[in-house]
Amino acid sequence: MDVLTACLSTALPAAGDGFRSATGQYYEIRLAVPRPDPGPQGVIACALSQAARHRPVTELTITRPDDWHVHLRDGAALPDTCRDMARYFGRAIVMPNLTPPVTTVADATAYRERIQAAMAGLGRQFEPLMTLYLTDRTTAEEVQRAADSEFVHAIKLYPAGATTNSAAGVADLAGLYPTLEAMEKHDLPLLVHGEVTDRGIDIFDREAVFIERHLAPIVQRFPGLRVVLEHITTADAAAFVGQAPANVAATITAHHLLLNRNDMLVGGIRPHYYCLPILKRDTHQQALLQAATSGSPKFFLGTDSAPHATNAKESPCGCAGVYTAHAAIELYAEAFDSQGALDRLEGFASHFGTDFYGLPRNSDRITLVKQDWQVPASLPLGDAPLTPMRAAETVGWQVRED
Ligand SMILES: NC(=O)N[C@@H](CC(=O)O)C(=O)O
Ligand SMILES: [Zn+2]
Ligand SMILES: [Zn+2]
Repeated sequence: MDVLTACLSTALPAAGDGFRSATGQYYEIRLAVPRPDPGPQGVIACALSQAARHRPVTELTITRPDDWHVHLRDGAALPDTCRDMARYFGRAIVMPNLTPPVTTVADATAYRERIQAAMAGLGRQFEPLMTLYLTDRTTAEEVQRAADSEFVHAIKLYPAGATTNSAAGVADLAGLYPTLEAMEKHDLPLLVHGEVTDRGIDIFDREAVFIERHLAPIVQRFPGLRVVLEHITTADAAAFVGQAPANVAATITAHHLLLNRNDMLVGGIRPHYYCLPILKRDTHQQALLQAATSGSPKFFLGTDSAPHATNAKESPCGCAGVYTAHAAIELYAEAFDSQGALDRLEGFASHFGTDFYGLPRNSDRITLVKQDWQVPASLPLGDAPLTPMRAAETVGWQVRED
């Protein structure tokens, strides 16, 4: 019934078009008859003949995706994180919050070489896109060196104390305005962990307050600066980025699309869902789903896959971070499927981030099939076990291995 209603309420569809039904399913249109002449009779005949042929999407081929926010860590963890990352991602923006952090182009060069060494045996093409960690001492000269380098693509702002390994982050943002000015001049994007750290601000409000106090003034003062608000978690962030000029964008994680704070806290506390910015209430989750599936090029894929050993998460003071790299595009496919918006996944995962960073889109493709598979209860992270998202549970989409 809703198929017919959808057909009749739109202009005559063509083969290859798609639409969402009232129940949220996405239907691809396959015309088996020539497009009839317009007119009420023709529209009804067309709708009826197509209604018999509409079927839910169970297979999806998209341009190879890239991840615009990931933590690969270092040392013994690298072969494991790199293996998961290289399975189907073409490139990834690699976060610099190591201990000690990656603050100079020289640090980024050495880190990139360690990543490439870990990738060497995998037989996959994967390009790490490096970032620097902004500190109160980052100079305009270092910004220039980063802009001149072929592989540093952005500088990351962590307010001091906001998240994992952010102790060396920025304490005085206004003091850094000359550095931001240099970034604007050299067209080097600023990536932002957008949370205030004041003890008096509730953890659930920290993103919204950061936007008001810090992000809005930066965007206003540096109109030419490209800014990515990373891993957004609130309707406030989606609205801010949505109405901002084209140089302001946001990444959205799969876990923030699939979960809200009830998933983390009702019926027992689930430390593996604890991440920063923390999961918010369901209305915010809905706003993120809406932004991600809106087709707006301002919102793109950034997994924020952030591994911590299982014992560091299952602890009296557990670390923040969710590991999703083992199943990232599949989890995003689930989220988009839940909205009947699989037709919007390719833009979000494979086009918009690439375009924002001014890089060429990948030229090859991957195919996802709607098929349950079981995630292992545990994965290795160097010498320690890691508990991945959906551990010992199923994921409903799978990348078809060639
Ligand atoms: N997201 C997280 O909860 N943790 C990240 C840091 C970050 O991206 O803020 C990590 O490095 O573990
Ligand atoms: Zn962060
Ligand atoms: Zn992160």
